[in-house]
Amino acid sequence: MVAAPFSPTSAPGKAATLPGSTLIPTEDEARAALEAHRQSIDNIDAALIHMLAERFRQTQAVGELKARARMPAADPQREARQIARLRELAHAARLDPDFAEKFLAFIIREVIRHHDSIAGRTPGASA
Ligand SMILES: C=C(O[C@@H]1C=C(C(=O)O)C=C[C@H]1O)C(=O)O
Repeated sequence: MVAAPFSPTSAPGKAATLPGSTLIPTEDEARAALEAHRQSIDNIDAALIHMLAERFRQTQAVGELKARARMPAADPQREARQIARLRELAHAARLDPDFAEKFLAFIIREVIRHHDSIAGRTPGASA
């Protein structure tokens, strides 16, 4: 059986399965397992922050370049290619592709807001 893609937005109340074991853990076992998961989650969150900081450093430089070259903040064709690529990567990684697309759109919206601000434009105003 193939597991369904992990969806961080799946509805609450859905049947939960314990990966690896169907045995009910003792309270101590549950606490130890929870702590181990949380240590890993904290490491992943730290990596995400470092990766986002690095991405925004690059997009800041792109924004400055675009402002000097009088280029528009947004590049919808580039975004369409990124969405297609990330959806494929998400599918292969068994992450919900809709979530991956929404996450990328959220980041790009913020980047474009920065680019508009660097160029002295009001977000939403035509270039
Ligand atoms: C960073 C750029 O500017 C914008 C932001 C993008 C992004 O954050 O990935 C992608 C395309 C553009 O809409 C770019 O053109 O590469």
